[in-house]
Amino acid sequence: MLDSALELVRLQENGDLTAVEIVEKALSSIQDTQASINAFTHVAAEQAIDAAKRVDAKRAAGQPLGRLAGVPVAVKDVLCTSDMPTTCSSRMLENFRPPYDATVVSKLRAADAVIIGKTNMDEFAMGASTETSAFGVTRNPWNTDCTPGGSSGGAAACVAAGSVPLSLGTDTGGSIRQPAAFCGITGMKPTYGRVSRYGLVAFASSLDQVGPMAWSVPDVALLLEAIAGFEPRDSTSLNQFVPNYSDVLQSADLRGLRIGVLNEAAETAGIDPAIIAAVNEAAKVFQSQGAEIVEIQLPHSKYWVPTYYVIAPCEASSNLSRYDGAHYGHRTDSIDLTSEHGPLVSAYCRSRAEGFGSEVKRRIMVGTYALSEGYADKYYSQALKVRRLIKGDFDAAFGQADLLLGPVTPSTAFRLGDKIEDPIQMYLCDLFTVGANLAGLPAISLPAGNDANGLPIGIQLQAPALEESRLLFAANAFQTATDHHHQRPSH
Ligand SMILES: NC(=O)C[C@H](N)C(=O)O
Repeated sequence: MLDSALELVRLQENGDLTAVEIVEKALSSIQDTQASINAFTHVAAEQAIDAAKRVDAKRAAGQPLGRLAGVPVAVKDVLCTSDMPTTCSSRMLENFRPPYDATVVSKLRAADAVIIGKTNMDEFAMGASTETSAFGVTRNPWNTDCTPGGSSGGAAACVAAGSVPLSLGTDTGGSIRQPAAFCGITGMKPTYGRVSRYGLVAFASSLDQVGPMAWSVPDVALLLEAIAGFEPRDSTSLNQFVPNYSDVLQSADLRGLRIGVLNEAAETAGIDPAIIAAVNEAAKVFQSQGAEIVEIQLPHSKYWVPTYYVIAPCEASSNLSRYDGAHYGHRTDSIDLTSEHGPLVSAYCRSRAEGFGSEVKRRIMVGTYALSEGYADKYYSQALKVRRLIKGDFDAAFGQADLLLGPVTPSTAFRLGDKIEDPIQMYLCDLFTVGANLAGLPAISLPAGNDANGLPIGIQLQAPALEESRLLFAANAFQTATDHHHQRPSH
């Protein structure tokens, strides 16, 4: 089992394992689990072995090595890779090979990580179960009848299955934190702008953010260090100092830290009582480490989901207009030359009708409607105003607390098929996660126990913008006092 990136680095430094041996183990684990879990859309076996050989050769020659030397990393298939396909799990991009690497991918390569392949996801990151992928569902390693969550379901499942210690996901409305919670791993959405979006295929540009997934906080910190930082080619990238996140993980003394517990969560109808219990348990753990627990209210939290599901589809409808079969993406074979709109419009319409799945089409239609003349003020502009109020709630809350504690999800992993026919039910999976995206804040999902069926429960910590260090410090303290992140699925 390839559990810990830091451990793999140490084993290589001590001469106990080579990078090639590690990558061979990762590839054989993927081979064993791909049929049952389907975490990957593409496995780059040859390139990975070559990259590992280069690491071993550098080490043998005494050359300096990056901090992720010889560590296999899986990358969500929404990030551009010059030597592998980038499909966004959509027929639309089935044959797309980007001419360049996303900045985060270049940074992984510069850190001597070994990119093992691309992971399955909801089509264009739209969904919460990885069931909208055009390339088959991904299954949860804890129970293969259940979803791993989404949209970064493959990225979470390949870590939970023990194939790789690290993966990169993206989070627009919870897509890192919710699958991390469902798969019993640790996943972090950094501050909007902390990690470059250059080479991330855009879904909702004001919300999208790349982030690390791993079993435990020290590995998440290590991966965040490798990918964070200013990037002039992303106009929303923040030109801010990147701290050494691993440095804050030495102490578990939380004295002086105020943790706000979000009480609305406990009052929300339909939330699994086991999840509320896990949040309360976690509050006690933090308290035992010296933190002060305060009660917090975010008065506009009931508007998070409706606001997100106006803004995200609006941005998606604009971003996805580029896939017309001419500029980008799948092109139809059956242009209607006699169409009353002419052959060009027919080519656009048919290419898009064939290339996109139904959830993507639904969002494009919703977004186009909400942006259309006569409705934009009522929906889009209104949603932007509410977004401001939501941000204001967080600002006020962070006057009273240093971090916020709450659930990640209203339920643990649900059965495949249970929600896919009911978009509203699927959208409600994002009840507790979209706030951080709307406000641009960093947030982390941590394993916090299991429900009666043995499925993992996640808790969430949220911090003010750019306070990833504070988030990781408290998250690591939690993991020094608990062993939930050491639980493994028994497959
Ligand atoms: N992309 C995300 O962060 C997932 C969210 N459930 C959505 O469908 O938009």
